[in-house]
Amino acid sequence: MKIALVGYGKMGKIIDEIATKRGHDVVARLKETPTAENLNNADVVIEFSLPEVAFNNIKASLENKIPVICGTTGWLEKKQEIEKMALENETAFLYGSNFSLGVNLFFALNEKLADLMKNVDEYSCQLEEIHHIHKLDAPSGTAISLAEGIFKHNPKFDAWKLDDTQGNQLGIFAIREDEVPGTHSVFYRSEVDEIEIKHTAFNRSGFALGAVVAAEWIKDKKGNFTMKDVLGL
Ligand SMILES: NC(=O)C1=CN([C@@H]2O[C@H](COP(=O)(O)OP(=O)(O)OC[C@H]3O[C@@H](n4cnc5c(N)ncnc54)[C@H](OP(=O)(O)O)[C@@H]3O)[C@@H](O)[C@H]2O)C=CC1
Ligand SMILES: O=C(O)C1=N[C@H](C(=O)O)C[C@H](O)C1
Repeated sequence: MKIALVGYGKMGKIIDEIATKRGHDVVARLKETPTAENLNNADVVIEFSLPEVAFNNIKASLENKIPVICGTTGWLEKKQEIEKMALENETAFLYGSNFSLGVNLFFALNEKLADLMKNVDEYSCQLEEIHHIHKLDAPSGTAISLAEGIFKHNPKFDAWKLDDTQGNQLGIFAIREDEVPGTHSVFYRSEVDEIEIKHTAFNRSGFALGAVVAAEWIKDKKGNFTMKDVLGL
């Protein structure tokens, strides 16, 4: 399969290695807006760039009728517009806040625990994410997905708030530390104890492999998808 990498930083470079090992042909490595020319007849775009450029990159790729796997976080207020474009251009779009198999299992575990805790008033809930100091957005896309998983099951919350839990707003504490690839925890605290579930990424390989697996899966599909569709979770 011919893959165009849009964004060629920490993630783009690891995806390049993994895609090549899996027998794919990386036909573009872009640090600029995609065009019909520089996409070089790619079958699929994998987009890991910056929050402020992701929307334009995805739009340009979809307008060229190329399916897009997007891992860039911090631009989601315009996701619905993109989903409409994927349908209008009869191609496909998949956004994942986190492509690793472990985190996608963790999302499912988080929802099960949220359902179990929804009527237990003794416990307060909060989230924590720890990432490297270069990360531009806070909270992380993964922490926002975890919060949304909790909203689905626990009617006490319907919004998130950075660094503080207040009323119906679930607190997400965002910590920036050294070169941490990505650590996410969900806490339920009572006066006498604490329940914690935690996912720790040791490096970026899990994210990159998941993105390539998603690209393999989406190649001839049309519509809007998530990693749940890819992994059958
Ligand atoms: N969903 C997931 O599983 C994961 C998501 N992420 C997210 O992916 C994104 C990228 O992360 P990461 O690779 O670590 O970030 P980096 O900062 O390392 O890479 C971003 C790249 O985008 C390039 N860039 C700048 N402008 C454009 C443009 N207009 N079009 C295309 N590319 C451009 C930058 O170029 P230059 O070097 O010249 O600045 C750089 O190479 C972030 O939003 C991060 O949160 C990260 C890991 C996992
Ligand atoms: O910026 C990162 O590095 C990461 N970003 C994603 C996020 O915002 O959740 C995924 C992963 O945690 C690494």
